[in-house]
Amino acid sequence: KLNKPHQFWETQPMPNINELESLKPGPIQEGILADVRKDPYNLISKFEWCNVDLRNDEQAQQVYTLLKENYVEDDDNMFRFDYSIEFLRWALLPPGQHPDWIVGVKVNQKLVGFITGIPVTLHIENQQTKVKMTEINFLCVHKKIRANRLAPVLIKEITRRVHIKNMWQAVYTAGIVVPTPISQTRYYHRSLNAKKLIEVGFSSLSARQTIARQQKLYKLPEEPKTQGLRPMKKKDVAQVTKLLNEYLKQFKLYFKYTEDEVKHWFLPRKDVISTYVVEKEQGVVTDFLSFYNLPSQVIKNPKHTHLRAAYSYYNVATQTPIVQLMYDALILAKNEGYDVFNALDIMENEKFLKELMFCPGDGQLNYYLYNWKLESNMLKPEEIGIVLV
Ligand SMILES: CN(C)Cc1n[nH]c2ccc(-c3ccc(F)cc3OCCn3ccnc3)cc12
Repeated sequence: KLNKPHQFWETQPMPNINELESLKPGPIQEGILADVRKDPYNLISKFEWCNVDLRNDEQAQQVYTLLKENYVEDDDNMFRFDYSIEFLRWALLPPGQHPDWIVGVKVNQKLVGFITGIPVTLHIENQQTKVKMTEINFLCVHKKIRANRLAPVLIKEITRRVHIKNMWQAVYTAGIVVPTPISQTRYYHRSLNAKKLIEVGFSSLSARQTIARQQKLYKLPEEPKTQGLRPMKKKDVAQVTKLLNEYLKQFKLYFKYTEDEVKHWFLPRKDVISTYVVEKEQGVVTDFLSFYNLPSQVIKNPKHTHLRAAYSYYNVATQTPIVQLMYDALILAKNEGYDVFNALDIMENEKFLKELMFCPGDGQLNYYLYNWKLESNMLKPEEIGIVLV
């Protein structure tokens, strides 16, 4: 019976506890193209597969509504992610994307299940090892049809669609722990709008604290400190690409970006991605910061429907101290109207979290590699150089 915990994951090529020592680094299972099923997995009757075209407004709206009502909530079920349509187009339509990797399940033309993949080349543990694979995201099953074992079928179907393109690995993250995380990172929050965070129940006041006291504690200057800080423009793409690729080499997991990919992932898009560069000397970009917009719906609150959250994306500080660069990120995010600034303890983030008064969140974000045994069983958060939205 498939309802023992992790029964599905025990059938997948993921290292289990007692194999951590015996498996040699690299692919766990050899991929054989000839063995890949040519037809989609069977679905229970009335359920149908579909490739979702996110460029089509109606189909994008269906994805938006499914996620808004049924996707990830915090541990206390007070907040639920509310990814916008423009955000989903940014996250899922990068250069080289495959239309059959945006997978939906419909019942009577209504979207009830979803899972996505985008192509990435992941550099693993050293400069030489780079693997073309898929980045999996947005696994979602409508609340009303859970326990139909639809999630394992969605996972198997997108795995088949990846295998058929002769790719055999995947990278993904999740708040839950299933076999077997390669890293367990933690998220931190920095208050920008103390009053709102208390009103929505995100923060709470202890006996001696008042709202006014909190507002004073987290108050920020009107303007950023770093001279030459400005929004990124097209003309910066070449320099940002070089800065980013050079910077990421220090980590054990990272992507290598082409200029086209930097254009896609970093050029500012209103209410989706904000990127600012530091150009002190004419024409020379020395640092950049970036954060993305992911609001959470406040599930039951008389006064507020949404929590506006900015999430730290990639930040490269070569001339400006990282603490100062991120202090400016807080100021910029506050001025863009965000209530809170979130960051994981990956990359160099530990260097600024405490000093800039971030508070630890109540959960963790686990990183996973499908069908790959690392040399080291687990990676420390500071060895992770990839951000998944
Ligand atoms: C990454 N991507 C795959 C989405 C995703 N899935 N599962 C998750 C679990 C935690 C985080 C997360 C990551 C960074 C962060 F600062 C706060 C987070 O969650 C707070 C709790 N929460 C959930 C909904 N509203 C608030 C993201 C995710």
